[in-house]
Amino acid sequence: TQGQVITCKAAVAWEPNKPLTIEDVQVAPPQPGEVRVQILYTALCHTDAYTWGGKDPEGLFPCILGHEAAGIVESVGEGVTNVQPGDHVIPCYQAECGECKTCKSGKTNLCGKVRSATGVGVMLNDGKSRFSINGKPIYHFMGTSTFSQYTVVHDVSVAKIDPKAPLEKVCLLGCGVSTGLGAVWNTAKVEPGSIVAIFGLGTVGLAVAEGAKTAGASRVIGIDIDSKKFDIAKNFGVTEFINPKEHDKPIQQVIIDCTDGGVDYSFECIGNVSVMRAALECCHKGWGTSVIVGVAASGQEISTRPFQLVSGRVWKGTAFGGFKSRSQVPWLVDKYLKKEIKVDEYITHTLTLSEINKAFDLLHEGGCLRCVLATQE
Ligand SMILES: NC(=O)C1=CN([C@@H]2O[C@H](COP(=O)(O)OP(=O)(O)OC[C@H]3O[C@@H](n4cnc5c(N)ncnc54)[C@H](O)[C@@H]3O)[C@@H](O)[C@H]2O)C=CC1
Ligand SMILES: N[C@@H](CCC(=O)N[C@@H](CSC=O)C(=O)NCC(=O)O)C(=O)O
Ligand SMILES: [Zn+2]
Ligand SMILES: [Zn+2]
Repeated sequence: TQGQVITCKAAVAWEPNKPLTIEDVQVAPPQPGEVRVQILYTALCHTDAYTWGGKDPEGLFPCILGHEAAGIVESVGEGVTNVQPGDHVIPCYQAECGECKTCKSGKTNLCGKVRSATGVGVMLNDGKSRFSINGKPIYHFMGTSTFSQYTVVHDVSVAKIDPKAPLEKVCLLGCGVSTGLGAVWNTAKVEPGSIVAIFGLGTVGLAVAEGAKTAGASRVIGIDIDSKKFDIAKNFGVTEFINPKEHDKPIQQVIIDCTDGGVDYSFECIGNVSVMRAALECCHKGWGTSVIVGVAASGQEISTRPFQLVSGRVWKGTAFGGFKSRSQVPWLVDKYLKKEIKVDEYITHTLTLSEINKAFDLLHEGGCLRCVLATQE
C-alpha cells in the first residue's frame, strides 16, 4: 500500500447533528512530514460530540471526526524520522515539534507548528485534505480524524508507544484520561493535603479525581447533576459528593460552607460557563485556583466579579492537561503498563466503527464513560 491511495471505511460527518455514515473513503499517501496510520481502535470523547453538534467555531463539514485512538504506522512521507512502518502509535491532537516558539518557551504544551492547518481541516504541506470520496475532499479534524480505518497525521502529531501496550485500552490516553491527570499534575500542581472540587464526573472529571488522589489530596469533592455517577466515582478517588439539584443555595456557597472558606483547587470538566463561574467562586480566597478543562460552545463567555481575582483566586485553563504529547504520551503508556494509572476502568462500552451512531447516543447516557470502537471489522 505504500505510495498508493488506500480506499477504506470511515465514518463521515456530513452536517452538524446528522447521523454519520460509513463511506468508502480514499486516503492519499503521506506527503513530506506526514504519517499514514492504520487506526485499530478509537474512542469517542465529548469534544467529538460538541463539534458534531455544531457548537465548535472551528467545526467544518463534511469531515472525519475522532481524536482518541491508537494504531500502527502504515507508511511515512519524505523526511519523517520519528516513526516508521510497523510502529505502534497514538495520534496526538496537540502536536509537539520541539522547535517552534511555544515548544521552546518551556511554559506550555501548545505547539504552533501545524495548528493553523489543523484548525481548518487540512494538512500543512499543501493546505489540502488527504481524504476524499470520489474526488470530493473531506476535511480532517483536530489533525487526527480517527473515525477511519486509515488516517494521515503530521509527524509532529504522533507518539510512538511500547508495542506491548494493548491498543484497545491505551487509545484512551490520546485525550480524556491524560487530560484529567495532567490538569492536576501539570496545570494545577495539586499538593498533598489539598481540598479539591471536581465539577462533572465524566471520564475527564474522574481522571482529575485519580490525579488528585495520587497527588495526596485530603478531600476530593465530586459535583454532578447525575447522582448515578457517585458510586463509580468512589473507585477513582472521590471522597464526597454533592448534587447541586439537591440544594437551594448556589453550589459555590454549599462548597464554601463545607470547606471552611473554600477549596484549594477546583476543576470544571463539563463545558458550562455558569459552572465555570461557580468553580472559580468556590475557591478559597487568597490562593484557591480553578482550572477550566471543559470546552464551551461557540459564543459562550465566562464572567465573574473582578474582586474574585483581586482577592487572590486564580483562573486557569488546560489543553491536553499540559502534557507535551510526543514526549509524555509514551510515559503515560508506560505508567499504565506498570499499573500506576487506571485506563481499563473508564471503558464502559465496546462497539465497532459501523455502530458509531449508537456510540454517540451512548455518550449522552449517564452510564457511558468511554465507548471504544474497533475499526477493522
Ligand atoms: N481541555 C481539554 O484538553 C479537554 C477538554 N475536554 C472537555 O471536557 C469536558 C468533559 O468531557 P467528558 O468527561 O468526556 O464529558 P462527559 O459528558 O462524559 O462528562 C460530563 C459530566 O458533567 C456532568 N454535568 C453536566 N452538566 C452539569 C452541571 N450543570 N453540573 C454538574 N455536573 C454536570 C454530566 O452528568 C457528566 O457526568 C467536555 O467539555 C470536553 O469537551 C475533553 C478532553 C480534553
Ligand atoms: N475548536 C474549539 C476549541 C476546542 C478545544 O479547546 N480543544 C481542546 C482539546 S479538547 C479535546 O477533547 C484544546 O486542546 N484546545 C487547544 C487547541 O489548541 O485547540 C474552539 O475553537 O473553540
Ligand atoms: Zn477529547
Ligand atoms: Zn512546536
